[in-house]
Order: sequence, then structure tokens, then C-alpha cells
Amino acid sequence: MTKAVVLGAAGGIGQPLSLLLKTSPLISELSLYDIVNTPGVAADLSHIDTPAKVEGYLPPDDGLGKALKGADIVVIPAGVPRKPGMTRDDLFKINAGIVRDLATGIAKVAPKAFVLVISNPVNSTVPIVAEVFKQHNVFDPKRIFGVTTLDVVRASTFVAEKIGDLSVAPAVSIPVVGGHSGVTIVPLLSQSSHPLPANLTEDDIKALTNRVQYGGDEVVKAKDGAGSATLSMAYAGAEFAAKLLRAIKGEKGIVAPTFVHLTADEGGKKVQQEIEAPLDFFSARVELGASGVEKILPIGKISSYEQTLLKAAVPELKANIEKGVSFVQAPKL
Ligand SMILES: NC(=O)C1=CN([C@@H]2O[C@H](COP(=O)(O)OP(=O)(O)OC[C@H]3O[C@@H](n4cnc5c(N)ncnc54)[C@H](O)[C@@H]3O)[C@@H](O)[C@H]2O)C=CC1
Ligand SMILES: O=C([O-])CC(=O)C(=O)O
Repeated sequence: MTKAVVLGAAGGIGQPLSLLLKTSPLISELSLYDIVNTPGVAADLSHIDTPAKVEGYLPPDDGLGKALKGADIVVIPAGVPRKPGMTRDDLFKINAGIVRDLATGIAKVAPKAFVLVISNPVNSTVPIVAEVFKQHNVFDPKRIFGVTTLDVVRASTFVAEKIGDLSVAPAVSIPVVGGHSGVTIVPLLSQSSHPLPANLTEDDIKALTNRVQYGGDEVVKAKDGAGSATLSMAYAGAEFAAKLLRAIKGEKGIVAPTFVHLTADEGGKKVQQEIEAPLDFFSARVELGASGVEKILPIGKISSYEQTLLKAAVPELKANIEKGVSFVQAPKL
């Protein structure tokens, strides 16, 4: 029996993500929470002929507590999305409080659940969840994940486009490390599972890197005020959740980049040495296992261009992380 909970389930990501989770054979109970519309979304999904039992909750009568009761995995896409001209950090003002309050609910009701944070800015919201859990004495770095899978999905797609064959996209694997905003997104094209076309110039590599780093902006611009990536994010979120669920159930060797606390495993120290910075959080390649983070894998051999990208990522990551931590630690006025 596995219970999955989606917080922010009625939103642009929440609905298609809930749909994908409802179709997963790995989930037996699906609980949807949002401040609006969850009864309708839950009723709709509950007619699908897959095993998961679906329930929807709203805030009154401790809806959050009821939604979270017995949760094994909690996915959080709650919060406002970007409009053109905004950075992810501009979302902090609203989303930090939303994520803090939801994390408080999880810490109280389902402290052992695996928590997958989608809400932006991920570089700050993941530290917020960790800090709330610390305050409630339930912090386990192996169980908190920032979902950076969309960056990985984009890298696979864009590289397959360059190779000239989209049919290879699902098999193309490019580690994307660092964080989840602009320069903190560091795609390691030199570690592509598939050789890049031989005629790709240095400028092409730079353009490809830039497209992965600013893939989110591409969608925000195209949606023209109607939000940011929702469908591709739902796909990416469901992919990561499925990998984690398979690993929890005992499958070995499942590796995915994800934004984690670097104390979750010894390997985190090696990553800190590689980036030459004592960052607490970083999106590294993580081997998933029964207790969540099984192993944090080293970044490994990268090109000198990628070294420069990593150097540029560190100061922004550091500031984003500190902002999240001090938001929770600051005395409430
Ligand atoms: N990690 C990633 O790669 C990505 C992250 N995102 C982020 O995901 C978040 C959600 O994006 P969308 O679904 O497009 O936004 P949306 O506005 O369509 O949906 C957000 C949902 O959150 C709900 N919500 C707001 N406050 C809440 C609370 N206190 N408790 C529960 N639910 C609450 C809203 O009612 C709404 O249904 C944004 O912060 C966005 O930036 C988006 C794309 C990719
Ligand atoms: O760009 C945004 O604001 C949403 C997001 O995180 C992404 O699409 O990668």
C-alpha cells in the first residue's frame, strides 16, 4: 500500500500530475489537497479505472491533516507561477510562506514521508522545508528532494533534437547539476550518454547549455502571462516520483539528479570538494534507495567550460539557500 499526496493538486501542474499519479500502478491511494477545487478534481480522477483510491480535501476541518494522514510520498506543486519578466526568486515573497505552512503540516502529520518539492524558487523552498523539519525535530536529509527533473528532461529533448532524432530522446541521459534557476542550472553535456554530433561547435554547446538553463523562460514567454511550464513539469514530476517509488520498493541502481541536502550521504562531501564550496544543498546525481537518498554521486570529469558554469552557479545558489533558511529562522513579528 502506497499513499501519495499532492499539495496544490488543483493547479496547472497539480491536475496533470495527479492524473499521471492516478495511472501509476505503484500508488494505491492518492490524496489531493488545494485551497480550491479538489473535490471536483478528485471526483473526476476517481472514475479512471486504475487501482488508486482518490480523495480530495480543502482547508476547512483540517483538510491538510486529513490529506496527509498516512502519506508515504508528498509532492508539492503549490504556489504561484512566473509571468514574463519575473525571475523564480520573485516568487519567494508568496511561495515561501505557502511552502513553510505545508511543510509544517507534513512535519506534524507525516514526518516520515518522502517530500518532493516542485514549488519555486526550488533553491530556496527546499531549504525552507528542511528548516521547518529541523524545528520540529523530524529532519531527515535522505527524504527531502527538490524536483529538478524538468531540466534533465529538457536536456534530453534538446540534445536529441540536435542529434536529429527525437526517437532517441527517452534514452538520452544528460546529468544536470547545481540548482533550478538560470545560471545555477548546469547541464553536463560532456557526460551525455549519446555522443553529440561531431559538427557541434563551442558556440553550439553554449547555445544548447543556455537553452537548458532558460528553458523555463521559453515557456513563460510563449504562455504570455498565462503561467509557466505545467504539462512538461507534470511529466517530469511523475517520472521522478516513479523512480523514487520503484527505489523504495527495492529496485537497485536508479539514479537521478535532484536537489538534496549534502549531508544526506557521505558522497555529499566529495561534491562540496568538487565545487570548492561548502554548500548545504546541491542538485547532484543521486542513487535512490529504500530510505530515499542512497548515495550522492560525484560530479566526475567535466569540461573546462562546465567548470566555469559551476563556478558561476555557486554564489547564486548560496544566496538562494541562505534566503530560505533565514526565512524560517527569522523571528516572526
Ligand atoms: N520545479 C520545477 O521544475 C518547476 C516548478 N514550477 C513551480 O510550480 C509552482 C506551481 O505552478 P503551477 O501549477 O503552474 O501554478 P498554478 O497557479 O496553476 O497552481 C498552483 C496551485 O497551488 C494552489 N495553492 C496556493 N496556495 C496553496 C496552499 N496554501 N495550499 C495548497 N495549495 C495552494 C493554488 O490554489 C493552485 O491550484 C510554481 O511555483 C512554479 O513556479 C513550475 C514549473 C517547473
Ligand atoms: O520557469 C519557471 O518559472 C517554471 C520552471 O521552474 C521551469 O519551467 O523550469
